[in-house]
Amino acid sequence: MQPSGTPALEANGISLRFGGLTVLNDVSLEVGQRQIVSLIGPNGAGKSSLVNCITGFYRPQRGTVTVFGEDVSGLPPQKIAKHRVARTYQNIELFDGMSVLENLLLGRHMHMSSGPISGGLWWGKARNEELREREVVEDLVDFLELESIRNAPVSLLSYGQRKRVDLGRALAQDPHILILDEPMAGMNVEEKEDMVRFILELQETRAISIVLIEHDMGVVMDISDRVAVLDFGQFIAMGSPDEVKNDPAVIRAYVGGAKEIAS
Ligand SMILES: Nc1ncnc2c1ncn2[C@@H]1O[C@H](COP(=O)(O)OP(=O)(O)OP(=O)(O)O)[C@@H](O)[C@H]1O
Repeated sequence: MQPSGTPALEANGISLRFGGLTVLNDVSLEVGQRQIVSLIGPNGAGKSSLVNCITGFYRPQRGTVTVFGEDVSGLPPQKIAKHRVARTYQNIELFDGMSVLENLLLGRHMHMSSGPISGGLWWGKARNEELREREVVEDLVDFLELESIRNAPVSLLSYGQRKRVDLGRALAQDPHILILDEPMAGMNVEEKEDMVRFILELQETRAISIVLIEHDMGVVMDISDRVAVLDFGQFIAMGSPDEVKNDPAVIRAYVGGAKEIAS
């Protein structure tokens, strides 16, 4: 049960250094329930690092992270995932030799109390659990329209298809908060349109709160409730897509990086 009114996710005062390099400097981010909050900024601004701090992959020197009001600061990634926070990765993290279905089942296994080994035994509690997990995964196959490639080895799929399976792997964890690190990178227009449709459906029908790192400004400005702009490890703007698009500091950061903000 998600406590109403509490933000889905709060990062407060996060500072991260690697040796002499300050990657994040006193960064705070709030994601309301069922919001899509996009994290944008030039290459190297610190977007993935912030996500790594939120999900426990990096340990910031300062700052706290709460998930639906619960302090998860300093917990390792598996423990944060148990708070129903799932993510996709910039470099897709799938098991290449396995089929789409097997990859989704593996993503699901972290929820099985009997664990993957006993889950493989076809009797008793483990068997019932396995059957239930398969139903959840079948639902994901339908939702993400993976039917025609369900048994295909992931290694044979196109890049766009692999991105979609990676989203499925994250969704198999039944998240309340989903963090998407460049889910549309390398996709063609049609694949991007599908991905946008899935993201909006996740927000609307599955009540998932979403953090989106994405370089396609057209998509970001179209689907975000709020946009947060990082530059050199600090937020330089935060607000509605319209507010951010017209912010002089944002325009400067992007023009400086030889990029344009789509209207
Ligand atoms: N593990 C690490 N060790 C040392 N430096 C790191 C590490 N992770 C990130 N950095 C540095 O932190 C800075 C921010 O990197 P980060 O990947 O977070 O940026 P980004 O905004 O996600 O960039 P991009 O859009 O290119 O993915 C970079 O200078 C990067 O080299």
